[in-house]
Amino acid sequence: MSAYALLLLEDSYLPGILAVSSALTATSTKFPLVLLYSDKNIDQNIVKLLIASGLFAQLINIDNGLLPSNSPHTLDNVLKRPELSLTISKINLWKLTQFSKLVYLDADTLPLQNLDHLFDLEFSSNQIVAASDIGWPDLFNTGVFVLQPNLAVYKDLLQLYESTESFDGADQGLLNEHFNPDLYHGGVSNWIRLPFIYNCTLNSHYEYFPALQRYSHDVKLFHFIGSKKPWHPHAKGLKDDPTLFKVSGNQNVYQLWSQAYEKVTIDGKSHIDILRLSRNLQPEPNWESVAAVQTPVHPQFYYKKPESVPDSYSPSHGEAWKLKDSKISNKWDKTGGSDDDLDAEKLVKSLSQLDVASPEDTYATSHPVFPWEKSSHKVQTTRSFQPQSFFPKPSNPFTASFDNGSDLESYIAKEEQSSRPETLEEIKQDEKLDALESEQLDALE
Ligand SMILES: O=c1ccn([C@@H]2O[C@H](COP(=O)(O)OP(=O)(O)O[C@H]3O[C@H](CO)[C@@H](O)[C@H](O)[C@H]3O)[C@@H](O)[C@H]2O)c(=O)[nH]1
Ligand SMILES: [Mn+2]
Repeated sequence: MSAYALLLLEDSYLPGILAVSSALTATSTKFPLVLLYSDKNIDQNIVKLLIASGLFAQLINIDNGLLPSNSPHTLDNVLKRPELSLTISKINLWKLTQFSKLVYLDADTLPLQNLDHLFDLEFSSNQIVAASDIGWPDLFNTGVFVLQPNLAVYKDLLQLYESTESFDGADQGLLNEHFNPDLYHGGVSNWIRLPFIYNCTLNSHYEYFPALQRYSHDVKLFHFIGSKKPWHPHAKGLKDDPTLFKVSGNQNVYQLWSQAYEKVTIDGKSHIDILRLSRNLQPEPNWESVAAVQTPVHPQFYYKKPESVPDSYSPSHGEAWKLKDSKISNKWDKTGGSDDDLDAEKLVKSLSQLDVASPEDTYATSHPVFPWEKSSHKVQTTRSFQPQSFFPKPSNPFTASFDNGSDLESYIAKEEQSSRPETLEEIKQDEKLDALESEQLDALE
């Protein structure tokens, strides 16, 4: 028997596992799916959900075979992917001798066409079938490969793991070292090369667009390599990004991924529930209990359930990174400033064209404060202080005009009049609300 094999080592890759499984099912595969997972690291509710999904013929717990990186320093500082600390556990695939062949797929892959013919390939158990890595094409990428489980090969891989350091700190370094020994120095390669269309690695810093354009309809599988995955918040924007290449049906790869993911429905759980369960989104607060504890009287006045799901916190950005507010600083402030700052010269020019207050209305200070007041600019000072009246005169261009030109005093009086309660009923209601508000403020203190 042969099967497709997936790997789940940590909760946050759950959306990926579900999307790959859904996409594979959509290719009408005849082969079963098995999932290698870590019972120790995966939430029990997720394990239940995976069983309930009916997507997998078997869930195989590899807790006894978990292998932490044999070069964590390289993983953290050279590959810079500390989250891959357990991926060497992929070598457990060679232990599954109940299967004659396995097609292994990373959780961040998206099969687009049927791949079943990969099981027909002839090769020996000490060989591996895989496509080139985009970053170093003489090495293979370990997100997609075909293998024959074999205990002798497993022992050799384990021995290499225990005796050396993987050159990338993870499984790709170890597997290339084993199947590509002595690369560039005449060593025998046990790597059988698959065309790139079986593992089209996108989402890296380099994409060869002309080829993508030419061969996009032949691509059998996309692989979202790198630390940003299609289930992360950043991908929401990419789905509608008009600059991204359209792959099939006028859709880009992020749209295709979402379609596969959104097809999955398990136990009535929505895809948002799944993002929450896998800790890609914050859990939803219990709004009733929040309201009951803090606002016993009118919770609806103070708490409103958000209409959209908040993005998860991204440590690489500040909390307000999506706000459109522009940063403004003054050019004459010698400690700050940028190209976008107010242009003092231009300001001076436009001020000089204004019909400013007459000299008798103006009480000018004796020394300049603003740049346009400096003698070199030859502009009359426009700041005025009028001790006899608080309100600026209408002749002053900086005077605010209230309610059809009326002055501030009559504007306030009119406002007070219109907001004054008219009936005894309304006055009582106002007093009641005031009392409730101060009661709640007291309770919060
Ligand atoms: O927290 C984790 C991390 C990884 N995985 C599994 O391990 C795979 C590999 O991680 P991934 O983030 O997909 O790595 P890539 O960005 O694809 O990085 C490259 O480098 C890795 C380390 O060598 C290889 O495992 C990959 O196949 C290779 O494409 C995932 O797909 C999952 O199946 C988890 O389940 N949980
Ligand atoms: Mn991957």
